[in-house]
Amino acid sequence: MFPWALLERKKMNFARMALLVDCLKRWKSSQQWLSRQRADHYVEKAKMYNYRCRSAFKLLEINDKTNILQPGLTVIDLGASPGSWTQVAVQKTNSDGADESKPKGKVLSIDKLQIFPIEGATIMSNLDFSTVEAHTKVIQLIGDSKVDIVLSDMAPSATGVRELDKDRIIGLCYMAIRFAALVTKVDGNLLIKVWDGKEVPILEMDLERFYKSIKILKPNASRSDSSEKFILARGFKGIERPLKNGRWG
Ligand SMILES: C[S@@+](CC[C@H](N)C(=O)[O-])C[C@H]1O[C@@H](n2cnc3c(N)ncnc32)[C@H](O)[C@@H]1O
Repeated sequence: MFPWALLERKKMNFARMALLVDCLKRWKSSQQWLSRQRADHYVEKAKMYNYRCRSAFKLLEINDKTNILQPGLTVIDLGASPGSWTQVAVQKTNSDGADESKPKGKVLSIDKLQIFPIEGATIMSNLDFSTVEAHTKVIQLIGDSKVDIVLSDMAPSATGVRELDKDRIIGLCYMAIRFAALVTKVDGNLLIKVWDGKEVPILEMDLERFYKSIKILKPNASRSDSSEKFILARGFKGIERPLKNGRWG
């Protein structure tokens, strides 16, 4: 087989060997990913229902239990690429297109990667949400009106160093929380993705200062071997002191 044939070469130096080992690891994990995808019925279901990826079913399941997406609501979707949460948000905030008399919702989607257009959503592609530029652009777009719900499925690209990756997703969570505090209506909601770890209870405690109720959710569509969980914070209390540059105090 191709990688082992390369191993036979006698004059391979250490750097080449390291490169080869790295390639092998990547090849093995891509094979595992492919076979997992093939065995995953949510992947098939996503194709069947024309969703861009299986993540759609996580949001659909959360929404079935909590009813957070309703016709007429304004939604911000952070980390939206390829766009399946946006597709669900557009459907649900426009009553699945079934009832024309119901108010139309607004969905604004952001990702540092490309998001191909989705009818009914305002798309902001190639925009890194950790930059001031991104926050300014979104705030300009929503104007004086506030939003009903902020969704964040943002996740950093995994480095393979578990603790580092967890720290990075927690960083993204706090960024989403700070931003949500700026743009959410009183009584609005926030749904964020986390990777389970010792920081999660602290995150929950911080959220309790700003929201009336906090719930941890693990939808069936979220792989059982993944540490991914979602925190739903409901009933934004508002902030008495205005934020300065997105920071408290
Ligand atoms: C799990 S995917 C989101 C899937 C999406 N919810 C869907 O249903 O199609 C996580 C996304 O977070 C995005 N992301 C991570 N860090 C980001 C950042 N700083 N700014 C914007 N997007 C970011 C990644 O580019 C990636 O597309």
